[in-house]
Amino acid sequence: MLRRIVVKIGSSSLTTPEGGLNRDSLIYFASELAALKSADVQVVLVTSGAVAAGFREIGYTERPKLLHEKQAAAAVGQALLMQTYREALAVHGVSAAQVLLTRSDFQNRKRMGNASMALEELLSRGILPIINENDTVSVDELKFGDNDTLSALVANLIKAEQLLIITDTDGLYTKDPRIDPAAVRIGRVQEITEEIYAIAGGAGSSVGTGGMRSKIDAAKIASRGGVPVFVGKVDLPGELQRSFEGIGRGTYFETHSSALPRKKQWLGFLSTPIGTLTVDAGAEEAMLRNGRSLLPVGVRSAKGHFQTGDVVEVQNSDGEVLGRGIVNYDADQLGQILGLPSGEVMKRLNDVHRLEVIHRDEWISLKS
Ligand SMILES: Nc1ncnc2c1ncn2[C@@H]1O[C@H](COP(=O)(O)OP(=O)(O)O)[C@@H](O)[C@H]1O
Ligand SMILES: N[C@@H](CCC(=O)OP(=O)(O)O)C(=O)O
Repeated sequence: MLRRIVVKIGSSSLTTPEGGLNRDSLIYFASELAALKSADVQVVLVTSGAVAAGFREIGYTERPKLLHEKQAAAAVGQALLMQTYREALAVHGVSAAQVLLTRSDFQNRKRMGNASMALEELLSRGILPIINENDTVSVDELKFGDNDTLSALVANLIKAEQLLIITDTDGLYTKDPRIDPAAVRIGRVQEITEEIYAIAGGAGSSVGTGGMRSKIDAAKIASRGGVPVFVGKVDLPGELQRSFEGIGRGTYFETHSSALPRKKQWLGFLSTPIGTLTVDAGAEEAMLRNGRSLLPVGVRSAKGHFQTGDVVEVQNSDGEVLGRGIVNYDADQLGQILGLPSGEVMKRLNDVHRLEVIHRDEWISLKS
């Protein structure tokens, strides 16, 4: 079977701080991507840079901040990006396709299925899909904003072997290296803990968004979906392949999970929770360690006006988020049976269609 990866390249690696494309950089990445393809690796590219590439040409002096300005800049820059990639890849005999996606495409399972089919078809025909967020139609509340999360969702969607996030820094440091020159690089991360989040700061350049924090978010989504992640710098000949092989300049995030079914991916990373349930220590143990469903006896309190079938977040009594699931009761019903053993629940409510508050098949743990 062919190997398969997703490569994400950030604005900071493709554009100049003053605005505009760094053509040499695109030419370099095109040859690196083509080399991987000729080594029988199927590659999907997630590229940023549309806003950064386009803003100067339409008269802004710096990267725009307002939504309609970003939309306009992206409309110009995206065309420029694709034109340059296609020309640079054609030199190596590689044909490229443009795929623009939004967060709502991932929230809608039918559209997600369509995107998946289109990507599979492109890959089977040897085409290099080049994905970016569809910035001109995305509204702020629903935007990915940076492409790190988008690349992780794509990596899970196509069941990639690895996600490589290429940026202007050679990995995750103990502190933002632009601020603290004494910071030390972390070569390997086995588990994304609160400490890892705490050391990751925002964007360093004037063109990038999200910084290391959004890369950690992405690494969490991908590794939860069974895809290991590399975050680092790639600018030498053959370095993309070396990074894929485990000897790159950057940080490797390991995975301990197997591929995540699409429904759980949606539940964990794309759904909008309508309420919050607080559970006791016994329920936490049963759900996280023993893979059990959540029963009314373990629920201490419930917040929010949720209905049966809505997504709720589950936390422990310290307020730590444990995961998300689809709730089988509406808020009023659940309020009547909090903490009750199952036999009591049956007596209290006459139309219990499912005893579990959250069934284990409709639950995803988000605790690392
Ligand atoms: N702990 C950290 N280690 C490494 N880089 C960090 C850290 N915290 C913040 N950063 C910043 O993250 C930046 C990369 O993110 P970003 O500017 O969004 O790049 P891109 O455009 O590639 O997505 C780096 O330039 C760096 O200044
Ligand atoms: N979709 C946007 C991505 C914006 C952005 O800056 O992303 P990134 O460089 O990945 O942090 C664009 O193409 O400009």
